[in-house]
Amino acid sequence: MKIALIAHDKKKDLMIEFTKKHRDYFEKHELYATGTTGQLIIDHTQLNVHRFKSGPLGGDQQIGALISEELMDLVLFFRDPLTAQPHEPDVSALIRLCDVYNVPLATNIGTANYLIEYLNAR
Ligand SMILES: O=C(CO)COP(=O)(O)O
Repeated sequence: MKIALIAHDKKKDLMIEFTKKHRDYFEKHELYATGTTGQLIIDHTQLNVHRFKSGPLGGDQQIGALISEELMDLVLFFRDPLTAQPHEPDVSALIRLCDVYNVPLATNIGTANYLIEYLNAR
């Protein structure tokens, strides 16, 4: 599976914890991430991650492009709903494309945990 991992700044610690917890699952899949999130995951888990640009610099749109090419199977995007993002239109566009192409999307760790537990059990 091709999996996109993205976290806003205040959710990055959660993403690190999450990828550490599910490392055994993630190492069997192809991982993609926005720039800073990807680097942190690599540093803390040594997982292989294809990094795009940082979110505010176009990374969300790069992942959106893969979704529109039907090349992404799952998106785990830990959004920060309490902080204004300068690239909010890009965030909305990415979420919208998940809905256009019916790509499973978790926007918080609660849903992401359920999804990974489900996928692990298959
Ligand atoms: O801003 C982001 C998603 O909208 C995340 O980008 P970074 O992983 O580069 O911080």
